[in-house]
Amino acid sequence: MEAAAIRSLISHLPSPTSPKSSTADHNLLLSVKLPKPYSKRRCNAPVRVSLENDGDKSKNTYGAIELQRLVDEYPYEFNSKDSPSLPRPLTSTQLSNLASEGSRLRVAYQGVRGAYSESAAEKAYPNCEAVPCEQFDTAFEAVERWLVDRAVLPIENSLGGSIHRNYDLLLRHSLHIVGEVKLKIRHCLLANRGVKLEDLKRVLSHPQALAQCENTLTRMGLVREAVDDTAGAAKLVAFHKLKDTGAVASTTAARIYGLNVLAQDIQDDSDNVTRFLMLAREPIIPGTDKPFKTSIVFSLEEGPGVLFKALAVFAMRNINLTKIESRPLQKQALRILDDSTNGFPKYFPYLFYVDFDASMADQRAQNALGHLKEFATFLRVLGSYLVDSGMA
Ligand SMILES: O=C(O)C(=O)Cc1ccccc1
Repeated sequence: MEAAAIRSLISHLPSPTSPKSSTADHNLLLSVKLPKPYSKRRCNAPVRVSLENDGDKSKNTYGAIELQRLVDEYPYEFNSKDSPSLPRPLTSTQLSNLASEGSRLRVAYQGVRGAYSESAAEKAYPNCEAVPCEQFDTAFEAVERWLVDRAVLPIENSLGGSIHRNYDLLLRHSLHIVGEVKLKIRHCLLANRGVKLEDLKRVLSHPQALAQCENTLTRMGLVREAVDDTAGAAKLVAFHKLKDTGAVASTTAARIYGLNVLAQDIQDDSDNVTRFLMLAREPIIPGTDKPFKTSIVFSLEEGPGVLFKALAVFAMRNINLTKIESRPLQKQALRILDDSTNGFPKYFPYLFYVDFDASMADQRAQNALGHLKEFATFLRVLGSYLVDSGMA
């Protein structure tokens, strides 16, 4: 999508989930790197698209055509009773059809081409148009402002555990979880051609990747430096033709940025799996025909046994919990505005994120959450989605 097209879209499309919407439209400046093939010239100057709307609609001469094209391409049903620009919630069947029909969903991810998140996007939505973003907030905002259809978010890793910052993002934004993908992560040590292992002094990568290769990198005596994403590290090493610095990234990143693979499978445990979440503006309508999982977040009054009582609502209905994560109070993350607060912020001491093995279409899940709601001080369903049981 070209800059002018993005500009015209942003000036015409509503952003119903963004509380900042109309007044902030002209102030918004997203930095979106376009997903075009890598070239040396582009490496130094990632394409930045200013999404400022200067308010002069007459300048968007093909805005209406762009909007029409977006509507034509939009794979969702439209309900004549509703506003024509509001899609119905996606069903899980529609979601799987999207993949098989090869519709070009636009999926935002944090990082540059060759990042693991890009692979996760492609695994979830084959044939999608993966859109690299500088930061997670940019990816979320791109969905909220209808520039893309989905965002992909790494949430936990089998070696490193939960990615806490990303849990906080789930709450700060109002996107819905519509899918999950588990990806086997195989890290490599990459370097420029002609550079040998003994030439290297330091290594760059995403903090999670560095942590996952901790033992190997220590054994190699390499100083670690964190950057935004694994592929970004590879790109930096390649672009600056660094001789004493390597990158921890995938073989895909090695191929894209023309680096040599000095060592393969350098993660400390061969079973290194990262779970990614797929996020959308609308929830999917869950089914009961296939294995579904539901993610919720809630808070409780303080007191003895309250967490026990909360978890018992699932146990007594024979609902299996697959994950529980607690997060401390963070004013920014926990300034929750929902219908029940009438627009006034509420603050909670702790939040509990729970994943359980049941669909919201399952009466047991409805009953469990109805029960939890009786004593929880806050409860939000983040999404019900198909379980990813395959690994790739
Ligand atoms: O940096 C990347 O490539 C990412 O997508 C984040 C990440 C880092 C390490 C393991 C899995 C995902």
